[in-house]
Amino acid sequence: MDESELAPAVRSILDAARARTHDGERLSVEPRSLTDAFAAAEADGRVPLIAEVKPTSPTTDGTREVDPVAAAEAMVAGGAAALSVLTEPAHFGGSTETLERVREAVDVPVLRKDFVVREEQLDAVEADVVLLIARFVDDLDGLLAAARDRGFQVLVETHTRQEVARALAAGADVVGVNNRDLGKLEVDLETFESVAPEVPDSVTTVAESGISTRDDVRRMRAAGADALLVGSAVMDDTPDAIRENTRDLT
Ligand SMILES: O=C(O)c1ccccc1NCC(=O)[C@H](O)[C@H](O)COP(=O)(O)O
Repeated sequence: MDESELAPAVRSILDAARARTHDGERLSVEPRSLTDAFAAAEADGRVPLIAEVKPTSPTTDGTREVDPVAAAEAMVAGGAAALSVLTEPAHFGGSTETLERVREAVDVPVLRKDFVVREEQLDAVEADVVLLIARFVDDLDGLLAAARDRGFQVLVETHTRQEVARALAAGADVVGVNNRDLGKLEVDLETFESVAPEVPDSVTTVAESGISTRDDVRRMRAAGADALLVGSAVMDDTPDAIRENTRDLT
C-alpha cells in the first residue's frame, strides 16, 4: 500500500490502529448468523441493512450525543437486519464497551467496525462479525483465518477490483465494496456499480458508504448489493428520528 496516497485523517487512523495493543485472552465467539439475518429481512420484505452506530467521523460535523444503545434499539425497531458499531475511539467516538452494551441489548448480528491490523486486536471484544479492510491488512489470508478460528464471521472491505480479487483469493464469503475512497475520502456510488460485478453470486456483497436516499438504496440493489451498510443517513439526534430514518431505507 502506498501510504502517501492516504488522506491525512486516514493516515492518522491507521497510525493509531497500529499502535493499539491488546494483551487479553484469545476469544471464542458464538456468532449470530449475518446471512440468516439478511435472509430473514428479505423474507419479510425489508431491504437487508446494516445500520451503523456512528457517533462521529473525520467527515462528520460534530458528534451525535444520542445514547448508542438507544440508537441501536431504534435501528432494529426501524427494520435493520444487523448493526455496525464503531469501536475506534480516537476518530469515530467508538469504544469496545459500547459494542458490548449494544450486543447485549439487541438480538441481531453486530459488526465490529474498526481498523484491525494484527491478530491480537481481534481479542479486544466479542462481536458477531469483524471488518477487515483489504487495503490495510498485509496478510489478509492469515488474519481472515485467525478471525474465523475465533468464531467471527468476516466482512472483507474492498474499494477496487484488485482488492476484490485479493479478498476472494483469501477465501472471503462476505465482501463489502466501500464507495468511500479512503485515499481522498470522496464518496461515489459508481464505485460499487463498477466493482461489484467482480464478486461472484455465491459471495454475499455489501454496498458501503454514501447511501442516503431510497433512490440510492434502489441503485445499489440494482447493481447487485445483497445488503447495504449505512451510517450517516440513519444517525440522528433522537431515537425516534433514527428509527424513522432506518425505516425509510429498509
Ligand atoms: O466516515 C468517514 O468519515 C470515514 C473516514 C475515514 C475512514 C473511514 C470512514 N468511514 C468508515 C465507513 O466505512 C463508514 O462509516 C460506513 O461505511 C458508513 O458510511 P456512511 O453511510 O457514508 O456514513
